[in-house]
Amino acid sequence: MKHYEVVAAIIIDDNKILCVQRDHGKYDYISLRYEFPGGKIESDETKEQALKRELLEELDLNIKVERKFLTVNHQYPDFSVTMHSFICSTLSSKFNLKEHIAFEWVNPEKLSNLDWTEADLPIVSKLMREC
Ligand SMILES: Nc1nc2c([nH]c(=O)n2[C@H]2C[C@H](O)[C@@H](COP(=O)(O)OP(=O)(O)OP(=O)(O)O)O2)c(=O)[nH]1
Repeated sequence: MKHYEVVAAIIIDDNKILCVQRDHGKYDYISLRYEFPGGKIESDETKEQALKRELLEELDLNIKVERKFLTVNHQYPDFSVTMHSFICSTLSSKFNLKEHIAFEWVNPEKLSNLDWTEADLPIVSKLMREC
């Protein structure tokens, strides 16, 4: 089974967190779910480099990686992921949705109202406890 190393950015601005919605895709169980922007780490890059590259590719957004938050291992029916999440900030709140179909800035206490990818649930719970 395929395994992916993934990075995800928890972008906090004015005590709200940027949540983005995936498009329809090959796998029903992640299609249209909310996630944190990010993606797969390429072989020649660090986690921080991967995160900055993905945010530019997906959102045209320059981010500052502040600190590690939580690493989650999750097995989906067709592949598994190790997802490293990081608290990030940004100087500009302007971005363009290039791959996702919607976004929301959400107060930490309301994060559980969104329909998240399963791998994100431990991150969402920790954010709701700590933010
Ligand atoms: N970016 C991101 N990916 C997540 C999250 N939760 C989760 O299960 N994933 C999974 C979905 C994908 O299978 C994988 C990330 O791959 P992706 O397809 O978004 O990455 P990518 O931008 O490198 O895409 P591609 O080049 O392979 O098309 O991790 C999350 O919060 N953020």
